[in-house]
Amino acid sequence: MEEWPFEFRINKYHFAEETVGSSGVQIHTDSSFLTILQDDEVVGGLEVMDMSGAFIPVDPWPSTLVVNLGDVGRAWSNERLRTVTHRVQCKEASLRYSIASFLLGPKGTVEPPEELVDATHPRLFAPFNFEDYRKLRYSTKLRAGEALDLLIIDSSKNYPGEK
Ligand SMILES: O=C(O)CCC(=O)C(=O)O
Ligand SMILES: [Fe+2]
Repeated sequence: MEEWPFEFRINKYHFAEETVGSSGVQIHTDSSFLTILQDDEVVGGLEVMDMSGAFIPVDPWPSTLVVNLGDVGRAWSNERLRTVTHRVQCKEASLRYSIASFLLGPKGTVEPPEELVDATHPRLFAPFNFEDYRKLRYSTKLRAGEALDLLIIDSSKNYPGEK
């Protein structure tokens, strides 16, 4: 992973009385391989979706980092690893900050290493390039991992890079 690009973002939320109850960040998965988040240590708001589709608050926990997997991690691992769908809700009228480091993934083609593909775990996704995938997310407005579902291999088709 040494050569893999990183992206760094500071989020600042101007939460006010009139925004309480609304979304600071819409429901999404991260497009990255892995995200390391230094979340606000005082003001809550981050929520993750559980298996039943319910949102669970991730309450502030000083001196900890939140680590979550993104779409590239799901594809690279041939879905052995899962993404987490999340959002940020405005809970109180207060400035809120978070600092996210996104490990984006391999520079060239995103595809699983050989060890993660076998007869019981056939290749699930067509190989793709990270920038193309990001464009696909923007153009389709599918921000919660559904864009990756568009790359699920249809065994009746051939894909570039496939053996
Ligand atoms: O601010 C947060 O707690 C999360 C931000 C987030 O999900 C993101 O930047 O992708
Ligand atoms: Fe996120």
